[in-house]
Amino acid sequence: MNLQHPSLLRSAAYVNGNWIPADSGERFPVHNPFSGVTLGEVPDLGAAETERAVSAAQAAFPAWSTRPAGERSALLRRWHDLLHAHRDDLALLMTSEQGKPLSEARGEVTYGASFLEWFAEEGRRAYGDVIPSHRSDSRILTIKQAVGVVAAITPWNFPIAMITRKVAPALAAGCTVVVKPAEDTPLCALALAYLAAEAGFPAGVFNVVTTSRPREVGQVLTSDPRIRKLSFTGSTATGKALMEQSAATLKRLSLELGGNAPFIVFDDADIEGAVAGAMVSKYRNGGQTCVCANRIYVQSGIYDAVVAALHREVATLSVGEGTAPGTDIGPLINTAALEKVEGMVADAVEKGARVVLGGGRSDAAALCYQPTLLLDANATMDLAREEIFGPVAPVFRFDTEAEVISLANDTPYGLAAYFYGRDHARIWRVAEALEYGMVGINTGLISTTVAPFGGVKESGFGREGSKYGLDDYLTIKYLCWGGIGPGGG
Ligand SMILES: NC(=O)c1ccc[n+]([C@@H]2O[C@H](COP(=O)([O-])OP(=O)(O)OC[C@H]3O[C@@H](n4cnc5c(N)ncnc54)[C@H](O)[C@@H]3O)[C@@H](O)[C@H]2O)c1
Ligand SMILES: O=C[C@H](O)CS(=O)(=O)O
Repeated sequence: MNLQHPSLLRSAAYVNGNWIPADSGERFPVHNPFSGVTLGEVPDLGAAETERAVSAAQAAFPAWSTRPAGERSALLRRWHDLLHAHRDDLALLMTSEQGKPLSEARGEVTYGASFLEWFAEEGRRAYGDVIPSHRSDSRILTIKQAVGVVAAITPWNFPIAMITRKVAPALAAGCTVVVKPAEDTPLCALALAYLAAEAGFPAGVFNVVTTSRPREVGQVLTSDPRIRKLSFTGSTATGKALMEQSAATLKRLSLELGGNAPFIVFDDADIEGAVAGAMVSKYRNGGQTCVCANRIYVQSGIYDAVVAALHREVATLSVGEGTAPGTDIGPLINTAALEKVEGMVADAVEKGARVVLGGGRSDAAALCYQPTLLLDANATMDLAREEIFGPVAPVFRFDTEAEVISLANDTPYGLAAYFYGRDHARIWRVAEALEYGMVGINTGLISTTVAPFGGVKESGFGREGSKYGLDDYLTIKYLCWGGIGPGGG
């Protein structure tokens, strides 16, 4: 990996402002999912090191939480600037360890940095209240204070943005943080730590614990009473387990979990726009995003035209290494992910789906899957109930608005949904009827730092980004100030 600044490629974990090995000396490799090449090794930390990271965050908390918000803001802004200054290197690191096309990786660095900038500003506006008192001799106020030490556990699919989307509001609020990144993508997390140190964050404020044993480290992060909040992004199954583990110490939780996004195209939709929206929603990051179109519902009246247009677009997608010019679809993250996608396509075909494009492994590399278009999909198929998390677009035909709302909501998940149509009355009806945390209307791309990102039902709770994101890291303290008698002589 030819970095302009090789110091961004770290081989140690970051705890209390120090680059540390595992106590055992153990390390685990990080692989390029396209080539299989080993990019480097990072320490395989366990419970003892994690407890020390929590201790460091706890020790740093008093000074950090009482530091003026403007000073915290300045450091976040400096960190933001450093991400931009090193965008090409960070993107190359990301593409190398996660596989996404370089253009998408650059976009993610910018997206991830935007949370640092956004919360540098939001953190200066953690306002309290002065409330008209219920008694003449008392005064009532509220103040907002940092929740405490935060643990963040993050996924591999957006290895920078999923960290900054948590760490930015946490630090802005005055919290200190211990991050456990995914074992597939620790290098981006460690590069973030390197730039945080460069920005001047004090020791212990931001810590990164790398491990190949997430259960062991997670057990500490969910049971240590010094940790007052857990912010998790990942699968719903893991989120449920972490929620159970956190109950004993009653931690505050933010859970950004799995999705199963319906993408609905009504008869009056702009077909070209709808197909463009479906393509960006479905195939971004090779279909490995939590808000990907997972079920594409097309109304009968324009079914043939939409399918023909989708076919034309999917056929143009190029599979290859993320660093290669023109690559649209990179590798899946690992063998388990590839086999899951294969199994879901096989299940769909067995239950009546028709493969009109793709439908198998790509010969580009061992972990690559062909951009796939399936027709005649139906609700009995696994892909109608679970995230595909791969470059596979199943198309379902529907006739009425009531039918498609029922189908779209028939899932335990509720993260993102999308629909295309032009009838204003129907837009309101459908937007309100869809049981999702986020709804894209005539767009397939909704993720931005200025809007509240999060789900309902088994996609989790809490909101990241927007004016709401800071509240997840604050507590509201009520002050009742009595004994204020009438004025003196
Ligand atoms: N809602 C969102 O914002 C969002 C964003 C990205 C990804 N996701 C979801 O994440 C999933 C894909 O990511 P993934 O495969 O990394 O998910 P995952 O749940 O397997 O892993 C996510 C993180 O949790 C850790 N982890 C796994 N099991 C653990 C345990 N028992 N204890 C402690 N930590 C544990 C992993 O090491 C990783 O760091 C998909 O379901 C996707 O929808 C959701
Ligand atoms: O996987 C879903 C993440 O939240 C990525 S994004 O916010 O949709 O870009």
